[in-house]
Amino acid sequence: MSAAPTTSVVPSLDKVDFLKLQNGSDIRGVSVAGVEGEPVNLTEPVAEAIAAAFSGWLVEKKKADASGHLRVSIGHDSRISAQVLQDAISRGIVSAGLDVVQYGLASTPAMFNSTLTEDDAFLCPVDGSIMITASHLPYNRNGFKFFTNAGGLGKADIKDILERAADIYNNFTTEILMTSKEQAHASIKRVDYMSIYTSDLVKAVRKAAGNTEKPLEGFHIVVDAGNGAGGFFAAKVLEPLGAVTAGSQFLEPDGMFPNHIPNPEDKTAMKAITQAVLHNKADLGIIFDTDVDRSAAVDSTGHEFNRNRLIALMSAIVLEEHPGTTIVTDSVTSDGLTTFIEKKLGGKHHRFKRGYKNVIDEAIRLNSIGEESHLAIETSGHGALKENHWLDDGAFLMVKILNKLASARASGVGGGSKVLTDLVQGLKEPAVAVELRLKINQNHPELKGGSFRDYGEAVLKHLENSVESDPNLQKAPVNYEGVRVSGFGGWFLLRLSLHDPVLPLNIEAPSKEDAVKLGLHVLAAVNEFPALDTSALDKFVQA
Ligand SMILES: O=P(O)(O)OC[C@H]1O[C@H](O)[C@H](O)[C@@H](O)[C@@H]1O
Repeated sequence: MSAAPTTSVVPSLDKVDFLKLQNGSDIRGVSVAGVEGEPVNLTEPVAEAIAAAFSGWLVEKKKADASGHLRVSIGHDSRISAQVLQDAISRGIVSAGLDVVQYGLASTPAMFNSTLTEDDAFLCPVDGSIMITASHLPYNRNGFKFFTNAGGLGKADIKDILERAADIYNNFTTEILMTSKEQAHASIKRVDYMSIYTSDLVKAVRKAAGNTEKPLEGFHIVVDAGNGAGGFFAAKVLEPLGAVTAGSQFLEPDGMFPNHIPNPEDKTAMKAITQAVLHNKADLGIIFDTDVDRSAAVDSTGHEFNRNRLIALMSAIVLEEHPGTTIVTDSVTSDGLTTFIEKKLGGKHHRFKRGYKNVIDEAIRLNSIGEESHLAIETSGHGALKENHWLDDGAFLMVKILNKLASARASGVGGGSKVLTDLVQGLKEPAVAVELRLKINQNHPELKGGSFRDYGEAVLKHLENSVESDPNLQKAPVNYEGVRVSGFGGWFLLRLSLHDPVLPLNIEAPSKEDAVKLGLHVLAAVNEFPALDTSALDKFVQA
């Protein structure tokens, strides 16, 4: 396998469809050759053009104080194309007249933080920041996330930047690219920013534990970084706080991800951290995705704090601090979670749409119209707190959990992670919970030249109508995405994927039999749509 990033002496300037690189509020592409059917589209010149475009966008945004040089920080996760892309985007920024500060291996949330930190010695705050990451995607992909002190850039900004990048790229010549290579070195600085970021996390836990130096002394906590960027959490956060981290695994960055996909939504990944906890008889296990904006945990008995259980735990912690507050979540959360938040914790559950940016923006919107919300969190493990500038930071979520452990210890409560497990007591969990992803064949003649989105919407409309005539089923009274229906003691939600030509179907029910009844209803309704691949659902109802 030729798993090597493409570095070219004479850069190739093939035609590129820049808008295809947009993935919601991120940029994602293929940066490593060697996988069949996946040609490289995130080349060095493409990256350079995108960085130059971001720089132009930033200068416009900050025009009020653009008298001096604007500064942009760059960090990356463990991907094998990180260095090549870091150099390319540095050139793009320098050629636009801005300064570059490289952080090396970093987490996505740390990059946002660098726009807020006040510290001249570390050249902070920066005016803009770029993280090079493709989250949990395979090794041949990479991408960018952009930040200013107002937060992560949204969809419209990314589209704007890609349009500008296409223009810049079209004007590139080999000479321009060679000159930018020669000029870049002079204005690039390097800073160990992760040392500030991690010491802030350490300070937060110490403060919450009443300014104790080692509030986690006596706790054994194992970390699984999946060979992504999160390995720092063991040595730079947990150990200074006094925890033992022996048995932590896959802390070394390795962009081929040889052990498991760094993704708390991945079953193999969760099994790996669970086994590490049990094998080491640890009090707690912590797992991060590649760029550390998502996380999950495991208690000492091997029970996961993931998906609805992680949301329940975080809600319990946040609602102790802010009684009655609204918890904003994504659309695939369970009915049991709503009951738990509203009846047991006395909060309000606002089940919104899928997508971390959607839930965060919704929480900010609610606050702006006078509805107090302190937590926006997805089942994917993205979670953002108002107290942390609405930044989705997997490490900060874990800090909130550690605070709970430490403060319980400080007030004399023992029992390791039991204090956490007790907080989610009463959360009703379904016997069956599945997500089936039904693909829309975009080349099918049934689409009649229309988009997969239009086709997906038509499927949803048809399903919605079919529910109205079925006495066993009730449409959810409030719903922001897709078709959510209760029946047979459970529920289902069929919706359009945020990015893919896919209709994800979530079903939760008290038994397999009830889940199949819900599945059969969906199947009967969607069977009339030949461009929809229902094989996953067929298999589920037959098994
Ligand atoms: O709509 P889906 O295909 O299930 O994907 C939705 C997910 O996409 C990305 O992974 C985002 O980071 C998540 O915030 C979002 O929930």
